[in-house]
Amino acid sequence: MAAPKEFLDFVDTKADFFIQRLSDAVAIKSVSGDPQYRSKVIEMSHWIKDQFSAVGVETVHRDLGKQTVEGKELQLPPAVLGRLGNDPGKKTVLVYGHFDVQPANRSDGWDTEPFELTVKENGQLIGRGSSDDKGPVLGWLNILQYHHEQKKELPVNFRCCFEGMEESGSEGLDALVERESKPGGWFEGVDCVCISDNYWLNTRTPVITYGLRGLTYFKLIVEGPARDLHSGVFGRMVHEPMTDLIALMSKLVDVKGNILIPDVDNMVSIADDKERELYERLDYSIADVESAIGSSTTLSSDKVEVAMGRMRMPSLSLHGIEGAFYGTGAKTVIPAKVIGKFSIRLVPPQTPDNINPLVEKYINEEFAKLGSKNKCKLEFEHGGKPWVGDISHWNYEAAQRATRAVYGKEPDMTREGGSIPVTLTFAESLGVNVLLLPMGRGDDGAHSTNEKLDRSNFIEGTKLLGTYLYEIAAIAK
Ligand SMILES: C[C@H](N)C(=O)N[C@@H](Cc1c[nH]cn1)C(=O)O
Ligand SMILES: [Zn+2]
Ligand SMILES: [Zn+2]
Repeated sequence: MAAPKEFLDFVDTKADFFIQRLSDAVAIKSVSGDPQYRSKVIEMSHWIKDQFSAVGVETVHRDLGKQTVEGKELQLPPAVLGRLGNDPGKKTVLVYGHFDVQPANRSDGWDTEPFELTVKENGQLIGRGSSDDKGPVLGWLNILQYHHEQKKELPVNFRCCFEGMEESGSEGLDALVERESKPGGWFEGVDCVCISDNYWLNTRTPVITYGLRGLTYFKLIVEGPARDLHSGVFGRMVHEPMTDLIALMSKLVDVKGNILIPDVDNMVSIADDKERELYERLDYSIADVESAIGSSTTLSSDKVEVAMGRMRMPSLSLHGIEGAFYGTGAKTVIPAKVIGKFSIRLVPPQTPDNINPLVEKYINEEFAKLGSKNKCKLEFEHGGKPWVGDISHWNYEAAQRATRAVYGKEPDMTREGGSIPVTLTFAESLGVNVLLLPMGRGDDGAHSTNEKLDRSNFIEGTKLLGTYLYEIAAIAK
């Protein structure tokens, strides 16, 4: 069953209204990783709840409890659950998304204010969260608005789960999903799950995603002196925390991307020719990567190696050092305490449970080799398991049909390099098929400066998600 023409026309007609609503969403600084913005994430959860209620969805807030940050208790933003329709003759589709965003400051290198949606003449909608993940969440809202205003029945029973902590480890969400998946819970009767929270490989070809990497995120704390020191007075007299930390961090990964922690890389099987062929067939080139990153610095010139690096291999990235001098000028300080941040993206069979002990053992051994009198501590920050879905399911068939109908193209089937920790929990707790149907392009710059969503991806992406619901209904008949 194709989506009705009136729905597709409605989306085109309302495009400017939808963009204004995205602008309102972007303006709420819902940065989950920074305690000073917690009230904004909570405000965003109210905004989302109100918006979905206004288009006829029964919504509730679910309290996720508190988290402890640097010894202080902090309220977690409530999850927003919604439902519309309970027709036993229809499939029940659960959609998940998140309304929190990564941090963003103009001084990071943004050309415009990150929390003011800038609409460029070339159609780019620039602002933090435009692509990850406020745009896609609002895509679902746009679809519901059509059905509500035009008094049309949805082709499926709709359930939604939106959270405000995805960018910070989805605290509290696994337990909620497990509870709500039980008989009598909000997700009872769900037949499949759809998540729109990742990206195409390039700027041309839509994708359907059947895998996500997991994640394990660490803080490596090295401290010594009771206070910051003058390097002219104490240099070459004391063990310097930053020197120790740099020595340790330099032993985690080499410049070719190989993970140096024993047994981490070799836990993963080597791809055979048949599997390499899958990556060969993708509409993906080194030029696509270069244009997305704005440089010619890929680890290999072999497209298959580069694609597998993102999709089926683990990676270790060094993110930053808290406590280090980083400002302008030339401060001659010896920082007393520094915290290195790094994470590992995981692929099956890796999980935080089997990887974290390897990391801990290695760090302890390497620190002992330094012979430093400083103190060193490794803290696990947050993590999630990898996930791979079953592409032979009707859920994928519906998404493929919808992609052909809206974009006139065969989608690429991809595994995503990023992580959405709750995905595996949905798959396991509900025992249903899960897929990812992204809206944004590979050059959207999620987590980066000048994040954008193209107007055409927002509008055609709304049509895609709506058409997908109609295709599910058609398959179910
Ligand atoms: C793929 C998704 N849009 C995303 O960006 N997920 C984040 C999740 C995360 C975990 N820690 C911090 N953020 C990601 O993959 O980094
Ligand atoms: Zn993200
Ligand atoms: Zn996201």
